[in-house]
Amino acid sequence: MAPVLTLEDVHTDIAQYHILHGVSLEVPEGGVHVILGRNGAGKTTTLRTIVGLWKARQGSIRFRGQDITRLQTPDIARLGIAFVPENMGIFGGLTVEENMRLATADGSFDAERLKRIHAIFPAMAQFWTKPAHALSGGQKQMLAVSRAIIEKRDLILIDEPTKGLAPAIIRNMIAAFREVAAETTILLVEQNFHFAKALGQTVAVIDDGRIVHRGTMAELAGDAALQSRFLSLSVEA
Ligand SMILES: Nc1ncnc2c1ncn2[C@@H]1O[C@H](COP(=O)(O)OP(=O)(O)OP(=O)(O)O)[C@@H](O)[C@H]1O
Repeated sequence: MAPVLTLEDVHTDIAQYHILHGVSLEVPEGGVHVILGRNGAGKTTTLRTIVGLWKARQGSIRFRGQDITRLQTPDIARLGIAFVPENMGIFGGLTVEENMRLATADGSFDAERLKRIHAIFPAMAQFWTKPAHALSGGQKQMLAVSRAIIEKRDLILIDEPTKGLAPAIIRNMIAAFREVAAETTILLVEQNFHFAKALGQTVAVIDDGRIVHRGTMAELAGDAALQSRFLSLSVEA
């Protein structure tokens, strides 16, 4: 099957700094695909370049065969790509419902879809009328993902959802992310190898703005030598 997203030799500059040095990546359709790498390796820059928040200076990004390299971020979003940034982009002073409503195309909910989201993330129903700042760190992350899937998406980019969360919360998130991945494709940036391993079908390891390893997660998970070679680059291996 053709990949849903393809990056070919992508170079990105931030101000005068050359950050991505020719990133090539294929994201297969369906399931969870992971980018691992240490702090500052270029994970966030890769996601931001995909959604047009940074512009690739060189190389190409194709989504379902369409060249999106030079499109503006809102046009990329309209094609069906959602981005959950590390800071989650939620409004603490607004209720969960209001946060969700702002994420819809026209302010209205599809009842079936909302029911499904409440089933995947029960805390969203429980806190529906409460301000988002009342949510725990893990629940805020759930809200951020719920917002991303309030409209049906083809691809969701999620930046380090486990950052700062307790292991018990992270374990709960695994099942919820599997449910989300059953209907869409997730490109996940992580430093937590246990979480990545539980969810990922494929993995790319990035270091210093370059992809240094690509393969299946099963291969990396089952190969101690590969892990010590590549995951020493990642802080929570
Ligand atoms: N706004 C910016 N201005 C200057 N340099 C930046 C900026 N944003 C990122 N960088 C640099 O780009 C490099 C890659 O950063 P990036 O955020 O993509 O890394 P990351 O792998 O996501 O790491 P982290 O886990 O810390 O988020 C780092 O060296 C970082 O210092």
